[in-house]
Amino acid sequence: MTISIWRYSHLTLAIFSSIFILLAALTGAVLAFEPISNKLQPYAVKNANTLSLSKTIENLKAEYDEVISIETDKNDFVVASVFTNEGKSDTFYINPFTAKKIGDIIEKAPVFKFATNLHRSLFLKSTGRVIVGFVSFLLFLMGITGVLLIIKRQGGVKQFFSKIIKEDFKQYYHIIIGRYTLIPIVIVTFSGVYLSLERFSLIPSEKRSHVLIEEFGADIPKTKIQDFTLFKTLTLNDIRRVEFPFSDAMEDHFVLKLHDKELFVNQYNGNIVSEKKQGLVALASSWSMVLHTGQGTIMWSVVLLLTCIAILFFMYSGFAMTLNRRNNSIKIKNKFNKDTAEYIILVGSETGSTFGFAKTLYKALMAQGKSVFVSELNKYSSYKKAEHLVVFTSTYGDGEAPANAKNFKKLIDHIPQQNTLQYSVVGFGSLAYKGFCNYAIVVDSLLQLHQKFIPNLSLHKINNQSFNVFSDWVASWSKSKGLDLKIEKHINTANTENSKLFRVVRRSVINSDNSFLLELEPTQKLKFTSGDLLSVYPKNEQIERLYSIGKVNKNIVLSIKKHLFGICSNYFSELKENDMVLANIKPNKEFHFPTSAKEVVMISNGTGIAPFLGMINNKNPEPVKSYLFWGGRTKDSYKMYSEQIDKAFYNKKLSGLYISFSNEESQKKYVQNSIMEKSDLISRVLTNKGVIMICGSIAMQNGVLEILKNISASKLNRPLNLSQIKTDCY
Ligand SMILES: Cc1cc2nc3c(=O)[nH]c(=O)nc-3n(C[C@H](O)[C@H](O)[C@H](O)COP(=O)(O)O)c2cc1C
Repeated sequence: MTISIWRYSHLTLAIFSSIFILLAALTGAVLAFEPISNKLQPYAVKNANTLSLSKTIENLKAEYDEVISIETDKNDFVVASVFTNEGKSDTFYINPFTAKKIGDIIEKAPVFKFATNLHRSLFLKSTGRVIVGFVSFLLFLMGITGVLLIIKRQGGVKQFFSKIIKEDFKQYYHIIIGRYTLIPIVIVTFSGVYLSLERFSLIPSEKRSHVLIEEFGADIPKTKIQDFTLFKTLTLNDIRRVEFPFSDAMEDHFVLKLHDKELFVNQYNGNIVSEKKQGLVALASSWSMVLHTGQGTIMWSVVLLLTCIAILFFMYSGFAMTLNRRNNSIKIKNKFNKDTAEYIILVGSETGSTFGFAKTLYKALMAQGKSVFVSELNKYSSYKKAEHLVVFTSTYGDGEAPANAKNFKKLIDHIPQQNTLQYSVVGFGSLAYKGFCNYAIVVDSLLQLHQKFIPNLSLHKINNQSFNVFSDWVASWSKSKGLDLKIEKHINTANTENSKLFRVVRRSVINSDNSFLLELEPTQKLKFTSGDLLSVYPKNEQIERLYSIGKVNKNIVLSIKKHLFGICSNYFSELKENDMVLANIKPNKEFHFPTSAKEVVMISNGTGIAPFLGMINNKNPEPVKSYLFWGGRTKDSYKMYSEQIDKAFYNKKLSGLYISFSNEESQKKYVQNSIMEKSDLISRVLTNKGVIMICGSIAMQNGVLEILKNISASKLNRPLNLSQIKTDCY
């Protein structure tokens, strides 16, 4: 079965039942406080459950005129119904050791009465109860389809609890919270359904009756109640309720309700007259009540409260994710069809974000007057006029096809193609997964094997939906097609409303690599750290530029390369001391200096060193050994960083520095070569649970990852553990 079946059933159930679930979850959250507040009342008497029934009765008889019943309730409070010496009938909590009254019976607060009515029947009496029961059943099914969805997305049951990458807040917590609240949700909803069925007598009743054990004998000598053997052996812990005989008649008896049975006890000699064992149905009813309401346990009530809050969060995040997916995927209104378009864009996407990139390319091509048709990989077909094919696809599960691409492999084999098309595949994935862009690799090889497809550009992989890497690909692809495409960013469009002002403290001279350092001081108190990102919108531009921040002396240090036509880098390169810059800080937790690792290796090339300039001078809580690898073109490239690096050495913050120059006469070496030379250091750090951070160009990152994989395989005999790697590359 495909993932979309589970998604659609999960969604259909959610839409249908949403308002009722909202009410049930809100009132459920309120009601979870009732057992907690009851349990916190001071009527529990220490060790009361160890007191024998006979002693309790003896105490009560000494204190009151007549005893009608004794009960231990769900909160373990002891309740007695008596006639007082003044002849008044009363029911209250007692201390069983003294039989004295310690409090009046708790009355249900109006807020709980209101919430209970709304929760049980929506104030609609029987109709409401039917609706609530049905919705509870739907929520139960949603819990089940939700698990199946997680299993499918994660690529199997074994991966159910495996790491999830936090790309989107809503999606991430929908899954994470889902994993842990699933069992309580199933329990709450199942018990809710059970209670509703019971209310409408739809649970088959058990025909259990009392089994006679001893006949009532005539003229039995009367034994004192406190001397009954049975009453001496039973403690209050065993008792749910004891009803005293109504009269002295021999046929009247004690009724003892224990946890698993009911006993009739002869009032003259204390012998058991008959017993009725509790059946499964009664047991299920009492458990359903406890599990659904949390009666008598603070811990379970807290779980129920958290479950209700989680359900409310699921409603918000589930609908928000659906809207996102729809916004991304539906809005492409093709002006051409598959047989009239010259450019075909096929998309493989699970949650819709890859469609956003397809839409960007679609718009850019249409703006140039090209005929374009966008569709899904699962709708692969023959294309009469097409000459160019672009495939954008994500990877899901454990390196598998996303939902709308699962049939592509079959289709490409069976559908004949008349024209020969030039193709290019772009993979959207995440380096945090073992098979980075695995499915894009599969699609690329399927096209390679097909006679009617000729490669145009080699497979391009994009980590974490990096728009910068995507625009690089668009630039090379459009060049290869002789086009001059202008793309607009479809995500994070200009949001300058919350921008902050930063004062330029210093801008270094531009070195032979066209790079320079820029130091900015926030004009207001801001929380940020090295590894966070500075987001800037250059004048009249909608596209955000992101720069990795090094935090040095509470200021922001950026390392920038000036590009010939780079609007932002040119703008920065012209800034002078005391100029003001409008920008935003974006937290980038994934690339913060690790807090618990004992050894950290920082690898960078070019301007990628910026966050590390801050990190090597950080005050780290733990003594941690840091090593810095950096690759640049010439010795001159290094000069502008030397002040910060020397300082770190002087303060013993840096334990090793490995620099390589790719364009020096005396040395032609890349950062990858230095890492290879220091493979012992790298394998030691990997073994000691250290962390390796990489910042700089994607090409460098790919090269470095290959070497790290080789080191891990050859020296440690295991695949590289990607959870030890942090990257921020562009
Ligand atoms: C549960 C899950 C599994 C994933 N598995 C992989 C994987 O095996 N390989 C990979 O490169 N990316 C993997 N990714 C990352 C996605 O492919 C990436 O976020 C992509 O941009 C999502 O695009 P989409 O929203 O269009 O599906 C996974 C993401 C999630 C949430």
